[in-house]
Amino acid sequence: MLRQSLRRLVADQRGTACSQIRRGLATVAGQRNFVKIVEVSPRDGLQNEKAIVPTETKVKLVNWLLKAGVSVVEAGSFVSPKWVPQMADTPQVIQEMQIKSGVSYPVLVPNAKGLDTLLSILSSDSWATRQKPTDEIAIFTAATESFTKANTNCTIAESLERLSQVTQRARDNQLKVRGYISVVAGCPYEGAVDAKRVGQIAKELLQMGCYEVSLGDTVGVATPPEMIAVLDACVQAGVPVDALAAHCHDTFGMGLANVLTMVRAGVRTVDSSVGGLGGCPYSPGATGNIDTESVVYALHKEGYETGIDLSEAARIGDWISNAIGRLNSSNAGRAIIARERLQKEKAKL
Ligand SMILES: CC(C)(COP(=O)([O-])OP(=O)([O-])OC[C@H]1O[C@@H](n2cnc3c(N)ncnc32)[C@H](O)[C@@H]1OP(=O)([O-])[O-])[C@@H](O)C(=O)NCCC(=O)NCCSC(=O)C[C@@](C)(O)CC(=O)[O-]
Repeated sequence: MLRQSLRRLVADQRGTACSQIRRGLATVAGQRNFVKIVEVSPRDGLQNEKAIVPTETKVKLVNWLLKAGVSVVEAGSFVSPKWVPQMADTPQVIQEMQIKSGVSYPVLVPNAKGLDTLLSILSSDSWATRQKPTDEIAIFTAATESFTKANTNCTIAESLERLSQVTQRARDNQLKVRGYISVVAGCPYEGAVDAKRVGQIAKELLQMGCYEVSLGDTVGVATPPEMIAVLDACVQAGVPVDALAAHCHDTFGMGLANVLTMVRAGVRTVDSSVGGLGGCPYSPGATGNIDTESVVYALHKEGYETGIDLSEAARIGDWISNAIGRLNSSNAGRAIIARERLQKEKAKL
């Protein structure tokens, strides 16, 4: 039933249902059932908070996420503190957080200056006898000129040129590079976005050396058919489904539907944030990322594995929401916390 409706959904997209997406559908019940969760709360989740979150809270967040079984934690960003003051302490965070073998800790890098700062930290003698805090950066561009200008003060072409140099140097220094494209299905300044343009940019990011491209519905306006159209355009441009990730914000409550649709279509990497924290400073009105708790709950129910302890994720989401004075916006998280409280009360009787 599910597979039938997905097939219909994909086929509806301009009649261009592609073989890679169909292959993704064929795996729904089976073999490739591990979905990698990229936990973005320490960066995307916190970057938009007006009050500066103490460094120790950020470090505790990363460390607790490790205990929950997360294998990729976006630890912060090396962007201009004039643009995003909340991320100014990323150098401290990555030097104080626990480093667990097998876990990746990508950090956002927008330009040569950000990479210089990261490389100087990584070249410190203090790592001579222990594992370096990260072996991965994330670079970012966008599918519209207005958003690229607002977010990184340049045109798309200039941003790709700049990022190509950053990528080359990062790889020369044994750093893996993940790419982001923002506003793939709707822009706060320009409205509708051409999916083909997203496909071309995704291809350019792969060609410059990114191992993965995360498709960002930054504004949280996309619906499942629109995300499938973006996926389809990327595949048509020559980008394998395996190299794509879904990064969905939940502004219109479509985040989980979008993520599940992308996973059912073959995508195996999903970005999410405990407590549904998040928002982009240059996407007015956009709310947080889709919450990790709902994503993990739904994926586990559908038979996928994530390696994440759902109860632990719910506790972290609840704690960090309280710690920064926000309501916990994860429905699944709140439900799990309430259930656990009830069980504890029952046990006392
Ligand atoms: C790209 C720039 C730097 C251009 O900004 P600019 O103003 O054009 O840069 P500039 O080169 O003219 O430098 C201006 C000042 O910033 C400093 N500077 C310059 N670069 C750095 C750096 N790396 N680290 C520290 N300082 C830096 C530089 O030294 C200078 O300082 P001054 O001389 O005036 O004292 C700026 O636009 C920027 O930092 N943008 C980042 C904005 C950002 O972080 N946005 C959120 C992340 S993206 C996102 O959330 C979307 C995503 C990824 O989640 C996916 C999705 O949901 O869509």
